[in-house]
This record gives sequence, C-alpha cells and structure tokens, in this order.
Amino acid sequence: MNPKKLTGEKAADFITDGMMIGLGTGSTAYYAIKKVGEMVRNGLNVKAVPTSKETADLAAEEGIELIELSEVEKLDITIDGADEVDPDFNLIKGGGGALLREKIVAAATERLIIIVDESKLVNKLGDFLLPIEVTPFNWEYTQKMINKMGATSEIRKKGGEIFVTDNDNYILDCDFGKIENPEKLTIDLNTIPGVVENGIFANMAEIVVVGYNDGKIEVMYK
Ligand SMILES: O=C[C@H](O)[C@H](O)[C@H](O)COP(=O)(O)O
Repeated sequence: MNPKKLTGEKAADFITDGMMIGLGTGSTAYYAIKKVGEMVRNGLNVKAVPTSKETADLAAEEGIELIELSEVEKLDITIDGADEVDPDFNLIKGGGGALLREKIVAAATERLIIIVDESKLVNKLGDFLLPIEVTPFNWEYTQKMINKMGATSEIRKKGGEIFVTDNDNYILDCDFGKIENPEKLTIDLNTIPGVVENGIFANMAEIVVVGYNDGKIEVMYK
C-alpha cells in the first residue's frame, strides 16, 4: 500500500460537481491530481487553479480545466501536501519550492485539505528545514536578517546551481530548531524586506488526511 496514493485518492472524495478547486504540488498531491483526472473523464465538472507549473502541466495532461485565481471569488477546496503537520494543523510547506503559489491559493480557499503520509506528523514543527522564498536581489543580506532571528540557513541548490522558483525567486532552507510559535514566526519573517513568503502555514488547514503504511486512512478535522 502506498500511503501517499491512499491519502491523495481519499481527499478527492471531498470534491463534488461544479466545484472550483485548488491543486497542490508534490509527490502526494500527484495522486490527488491523477484521481481528479479520472473523475473528470467520468463526467465530473470542476475548474482548477494549479499551485505550480509542474501541477499545471500534470492537470492539463489529465484533462482538468484550469483557470486563473482572478476568475473566481474563492475556491471551494484545495488539496495539497505538506512537509510537516503539527497537532494544531500548523504546517511546513515548500519542500518542492512551491510555497508561494500554494499559500496564495490556500488563502483563497474555503477548506484546505492536507494530504500526508504518517511520516509527516510531528509534535512540533522544525525538524524539516523551513523554506523561505526570497528575492534574488540582495539575497545574502536577506539571509543575514533571517539568521539574526535565530536561524542557520542555506541557499537551496539543484544540480550545483541555485534553485529558481516558478516566480523567479530563490529559496533559503532555514533551521530555527523547534518552532515554539509558528503563527508569530510567520508574521515576523514576512516583515523582512526581501522575504517574499515563508513555508509556515498557520491556521489554514481545516482537514488533514493521513495515509498509514499499514493501509489505514485517517481523516482529521480541526
Ligand atoms: O513545495 C512543495 C509543497 O509544499 C509540497 O506540498 C510539500 O513539499 C510536500 O511534498 P510531498 O508530498 O512530495 O512530500
């Protein structure tokens, strides 16, 4: 049993005909998108906003109609993965570098449904390095400002080169140790000029669907 597939497919049960939905990014969201594609081919009528270029490509391949966020008042649900989930449903996201679009889409969503395998459940956020999207301009200075808040950080690289996001920005992966107050940290980080967005999603998720290695699925409500 693949727990990512289990949770991704289970979350698709929340989608009903006529919904406007957000589609997340990553290896777990992949299974939700594949399932939505199957449902669309079986007659489901939905319109979707993707949270990354990768997801837009996959959704288009699956025949899912894509729209811009500006075309809707709000999204009914968004299904997305996470790198860590705490007992209050605070999240770290951005392991795949999609955190900015993901947060914009999540903020425009009535019900954010998070899909994770059991390895993502933690008591306190912070073992996973917090991704922070920063402007390329002056990024080293922005990094110093972030480090002054108690972090050590590294610029994300891919294949030896600095990783560039869908929004042409960079990512700093930051170690703050255990994060005692995610809500405060996310606000404080976003006051630093040069920080575009950070990967803490505090008070955003309403439902967490967990896939376990033994094949169990748990749907948790806030
Ligand atoms: O930027 C990537 C996203 O925040 C993902 O949702 C997150 O990294 C989890 O990805 P995965 O399901 O591949 O572990």
